[in-house]
Amino acid sequence: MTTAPLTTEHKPVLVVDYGAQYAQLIARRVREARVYSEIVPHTMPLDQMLAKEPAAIILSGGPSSVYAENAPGVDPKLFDAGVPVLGICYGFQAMANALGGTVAETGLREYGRTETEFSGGPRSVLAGAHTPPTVWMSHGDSVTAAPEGFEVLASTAGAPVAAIADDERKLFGVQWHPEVKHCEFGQNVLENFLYDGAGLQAEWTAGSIADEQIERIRAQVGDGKAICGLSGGVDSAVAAALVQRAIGDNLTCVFVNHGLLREGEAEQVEKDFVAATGAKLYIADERERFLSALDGVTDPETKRKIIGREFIRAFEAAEKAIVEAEAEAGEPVKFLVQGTLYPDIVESGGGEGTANIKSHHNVGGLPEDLQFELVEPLRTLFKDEVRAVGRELGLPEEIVGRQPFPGPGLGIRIIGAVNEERLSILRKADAIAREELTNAGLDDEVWQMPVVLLADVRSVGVQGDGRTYGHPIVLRPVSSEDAMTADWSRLPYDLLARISNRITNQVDGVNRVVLDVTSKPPGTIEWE
Ligand SMILES: Nc1ncnc2c1ncn2[C@@H]1O[C@H](COP(=O)(O)OP(=O)(O)OP(=O)(O)O)[C@@H](O)[C@H]1O
Ligand SMILES: O=c1[nH]c(=O)c2[nH+]cn([C@@H]3O[C@H](COP(=O)(O)O)[C@@H](O)[C@H]3O)c2[nH]1
Ligand SMILES: NC(=O)CC[C@H](N)C(=O)O
Ligand SMILES: [Mg+2]
Repeated sequence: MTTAPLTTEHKPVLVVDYGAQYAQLIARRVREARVYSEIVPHTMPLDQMLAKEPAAIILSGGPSSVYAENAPGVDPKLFDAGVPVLGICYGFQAMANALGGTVAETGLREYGRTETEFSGGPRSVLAGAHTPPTVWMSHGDSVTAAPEGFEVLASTAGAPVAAIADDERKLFGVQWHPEVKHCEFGQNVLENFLYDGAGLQAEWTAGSIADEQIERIRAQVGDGKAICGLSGGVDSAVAAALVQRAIGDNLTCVFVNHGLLREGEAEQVEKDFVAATGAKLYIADERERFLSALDGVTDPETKRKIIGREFIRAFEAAEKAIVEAEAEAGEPVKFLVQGTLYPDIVESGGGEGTANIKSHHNVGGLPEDLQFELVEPLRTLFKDEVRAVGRELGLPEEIVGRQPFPGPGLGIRIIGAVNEERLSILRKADAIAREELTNAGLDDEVWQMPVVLLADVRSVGVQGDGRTYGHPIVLRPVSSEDAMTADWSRLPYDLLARISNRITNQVDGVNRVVLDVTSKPPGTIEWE
């Protein structure tokens, strides 16, 4: 079920991942050009790629060297398939190599900002560049001779063949990384490729996504009944709003209080979402179910799997109650709507060829014996796209602008076993941190700020002239575009001081507050 195809009418631009740090970014930049894109692993056979009817293909960068043993290659038949191709960095080298050009380790490495020179004038994928762009490089190998039929568009001190084009066959390559934000003219190179090279239109807009998904939901659900896991977060609110548009009253939203919520969360769902949409809401008090299932469990993946399973058990119980409560004790509910996003799938290893970083409760954490058919209208989208769809549907800013909060909640922010006492400590610390962040007016600048309790760590403190032996609280404020990569937020020191002060004064059991200054990668946003 987690390998169900991504669902959209748009023919994808496939980003073939050669192990790049930036494959995700390339896909995002293509979508910023309002063209639909998907990432596929380089191990996918060519006929499978072509079966996806790609509108164009972008070969990503990667750590390998084309002349190394077992270097990932590219099937030369790709270049005869009539699909426009853009090679980037390693992808460019692999393409040049496959088509009879030469690639060598020249000893001239280039990392970071690099000046280019035009070798003919600003044309093809460089059309519109007034001056040769200062680009962003990261390579040790270079294409030393372009394959036959290609024109060299640009060169740099370390890369004699830095950009090539065969406009006739619609094959293009750049040694640099146009997807990186500080690469001058980068987005233009991608758009030149997409619009002029591949002849695509900028059609992937929030409005078109919403219309298309509403149609799809109607086709999938018909006049059947659905329940939607509603968390108060952005994704499920947008998913629910789409489904409500599609099937109206046949949708009931189910909010599960699993006991791992933050202060005030349950109340907020009723207040904001129901007020904005008028949707039917069923509140399931399942605190006992989750806390007893989690009793004594410390391993993060085990916690996630348990929470994923109990969510489904809670939805099943809710479904029974909802059906029984109906006047004519109607038919059972067949569909379960979830606000699953593309990054949830990629990170859970459900994307094709990607590693399992952590099992998101709604993807890798689902039990085998799931009785519902899933409806996941946001499976192909990144968070900022979901927000745009939400705005398109007229959801209020309090919902679409909200910071994400993971479904497993405080359960994965207590490092160690989860119990009532620890939850109560964390809830208090979290409420203080959130309140101070809001008062400082920084909610919009910070993507989210997990507050983590190191429940199995204790340190010595001195409070009220006495010795304490308490737990540390970790603040993890991050900035991000899509949660796939993140940087730690440089919060003002006086704000950090206020949070630290209040937490250590007001939360019993905590005598130390620390700041997590790790980007993602290498750290993930949540600690478990
Ligand atoms: N407490 C809950 N009750 C019911 N469903 C939930 C709950 N928490 C999470 N879910 C379901 O799991 C999905 C994934 O959770 P996730 O936290 O990624 O999304 P979200 O809460 O909708 O949005 P956000 O990322 O902004 O928090 C939700 O879209 C929702 O369908
Ligand atoms: O609904 C969710 N279920 C989960 O199991 C889950 N795990 C992480 N997250 C959220 O996903 C984003 C990326 O988090 P990580 O860097 O920790 O993987 C961050 O926004 C996290 O809060 C989850 N959301
Ligand atoms: N970033 C990349 O794609 C690097 C490609 C190749 N490994 C090189 O060093 O040239
Ligand atoms: Mg959430």
